[in-house]
Amino acid sequence: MIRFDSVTKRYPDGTTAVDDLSFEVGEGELVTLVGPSGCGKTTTMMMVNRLIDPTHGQVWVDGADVAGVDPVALRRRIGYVIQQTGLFPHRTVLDNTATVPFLSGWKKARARERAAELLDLVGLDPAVHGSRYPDQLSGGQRQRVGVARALAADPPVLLMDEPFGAVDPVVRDRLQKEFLRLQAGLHKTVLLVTHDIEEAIRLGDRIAVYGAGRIEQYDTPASVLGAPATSYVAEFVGTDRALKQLSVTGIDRGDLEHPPLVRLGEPAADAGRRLRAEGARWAVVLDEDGALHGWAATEELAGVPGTVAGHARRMEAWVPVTGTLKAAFSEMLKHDAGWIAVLDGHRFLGVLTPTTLHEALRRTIGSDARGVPRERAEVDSVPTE
Ligand SMILES: Nc1ncnc2c1ncn2[C@@H]1O[C@H](COP(=O)(O)OP(=O)(O)OP(=O)(O)O)[C@@H](O)[C@H]1O
Repeated sequence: MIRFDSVTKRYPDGTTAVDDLSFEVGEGELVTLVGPSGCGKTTTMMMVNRLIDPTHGQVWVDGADVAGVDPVALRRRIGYVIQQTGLFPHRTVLDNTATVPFLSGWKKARARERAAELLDLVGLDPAVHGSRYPDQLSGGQRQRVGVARALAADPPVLLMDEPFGAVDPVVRDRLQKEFLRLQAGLHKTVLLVTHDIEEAIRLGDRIAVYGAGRIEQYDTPASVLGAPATSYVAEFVGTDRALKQLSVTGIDRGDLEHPPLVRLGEPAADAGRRLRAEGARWAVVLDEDGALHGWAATEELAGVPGTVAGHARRMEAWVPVTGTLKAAFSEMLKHDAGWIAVLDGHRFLGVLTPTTLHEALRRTIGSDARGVPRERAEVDSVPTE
């Protein structure tokens, strides 16, 4: 969808901001450009919508060299979100959001209707916020309007330059989550500039790690963390890359342990005898449909009347098999549990323990790093009672 072909940008004062850059962003892909200040990220992005023209090389969008496309027409097909939102202070939030449809000649009523839908989509109530002016919103709300406005003409491509940079960490976290959810439904082709490696990892399907004017590594978050291509990248992603890896590494069925299982309706004494014979101190308890109920201690089952149901304890610490190691680890901490169940829908698959989590993490560092689709990452998994 977007392709850079040996692109160099040299500014008139001789600064080479981007040096012989080649990379491609697939349709529906979210690529984050990350690197220290001044390494050429913004210059790269601005060459996509022709706010800057390359000195050498070509930038292609949807099969066309942008050098031959009228910049105004090009920009209507490319949403642009910047940190300072660039909202018009004297226009209402609704009219700010409707800017591009207005410019594209839509009837006012239809453009406003569309703007209201988009405000709703980004979590703002058009009836409450639509008639306000930008300075009557919080920073986070202004960022949302910026995103809504960029989406207004339903562009296939979105450019986002530090879109969540101007808000505090709590709001940023929420906006990032909301944006991932939105993107999971919209599948825009997105280039997002950030200097924050955590943000790049969290949002990107792929990450381009910039050194001065060049991409040092272009790969999935799991691979950038698991196998940094150069010592520069290793240093940039940080010494705690193993911890960051937790949030991008999926649970592997091969990592699960399989403790003994007993059924709720089974006679307790039988279950106790069986577990003792196996040398097991406890067992996972499933209900009659094979869904997780909890656990039971061998010594509390052995020799007692009734069924397992009378002696089982509830256990709510679980994650879906589609979750991440981070989700698994945080559930374990939240429940202060020594193990958590891994479920496929309602079906019990096995458990993760601190030891198996550690092994899973070690496996991903340096070798077969495998990612988890963005929209699946960090799903809240434990239902409240
Ligand atoms: N108009 C200009 N004239 C001369 N040099 C420029 C111009 N714009 C940018 N530069 C230089 O080009 C280099 C790359 O700038 P760019 O804004 O692309 O970096 P960046 O990675 O986006 O940085 P930041 O994270 O600080 O925004 C820098 O050295 C910058 O000083």
